[in-house]
Amino acid sequence: MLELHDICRSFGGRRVLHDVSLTARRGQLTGFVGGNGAGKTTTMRIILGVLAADSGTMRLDGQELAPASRTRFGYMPSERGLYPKMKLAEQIGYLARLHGFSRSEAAERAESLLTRLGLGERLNDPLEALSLGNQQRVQIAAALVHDPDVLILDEPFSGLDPLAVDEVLSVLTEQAAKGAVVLFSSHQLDVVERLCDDLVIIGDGRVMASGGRDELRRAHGTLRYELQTETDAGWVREVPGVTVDEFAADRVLFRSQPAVAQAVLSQAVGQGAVRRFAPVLPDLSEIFREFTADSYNQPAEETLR
Ligand SMILES: Nc1ncnc2c1ncn2[C@@H]1O[C@H](COP(=O)(O)OP(=O)(O)OP(=O)(O)O)[C@@H](O)[C@H]1O
Repeated sequence: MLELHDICRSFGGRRVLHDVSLTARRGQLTGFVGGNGAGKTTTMRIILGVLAADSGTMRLDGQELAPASRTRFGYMPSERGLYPKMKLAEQIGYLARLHGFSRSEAAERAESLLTRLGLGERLNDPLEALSLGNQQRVQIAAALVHDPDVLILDEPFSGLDPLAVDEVLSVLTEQAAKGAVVLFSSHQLDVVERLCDDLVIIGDGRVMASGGRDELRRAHGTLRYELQTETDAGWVREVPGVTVDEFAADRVLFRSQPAVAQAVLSQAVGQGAVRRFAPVLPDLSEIFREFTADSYNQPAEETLR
């Protein structure tokens, strides 16, 4: 388990991280979400040791994070930095060699990883000949080449098509299943919602909420109720204490206190067959907006892309 406690960091007297605490468990995918400038990259660089924290502590499996434990870290930075003219297999093989693999192991690893990531046909192409999305897959291969124990990825899914998202996801899930910590940042909330077990929401340098995806959905945002009936359900709009968000004759999505929702259900049962009645948890984008509402009012470069 990777733990950060009260990490603070300032640049030129401006504090950009305020007591950031988070936990990323082994075997899980942990999503790190926040608007532009929220502090994700800075936090990740501090985890990697590329940047120092002004204060706070970091632990890996209960032990203070020491430089030696970072040799098994894999990092995909937001600024992609591979060699444009080098062939893919050579490039990833070269990185594997730097991590101590023998020549044949390195070549084998490069080929199998790139093939897993959908680039089996491109092994001998130079990086620069690939589309940006495919170059990104190569970056992911570079982060994974030494079978990392802690994997930190800055926006690994941006610019990937849905098929590539699934391929990358399966590789990351496999790494987590081996017991690795996998922490990645993303602006794509639909992707994060689908992929992550755990989430950390950061806004303006502060952790706003964290925990399991469903736990967060239960604890934040607005609970709605969905009612589907055999007859017209227009009467629901007239019930005191009910706000209807969506209406389509026999289907209503509404907000209310739980007791009012129960009363709606009783009335619906009295009127005819109820086909469906269920609470609908908020989606992640709603929760995210709740926590980052302030950042929408900030200058353009600081808001959600
Ligand atoms: N080297 C630096 N010098 C000065 N300010 C910096 C530096 N690095 C980051 N910052 C500031 O720290 C804040 C957090 O930036 P960071 O890159 O961590 O955000 P982020 O959440 O990764 O954003 P994005 O989603 O846009 O990549 C921003 O206000 C940024 O301008």
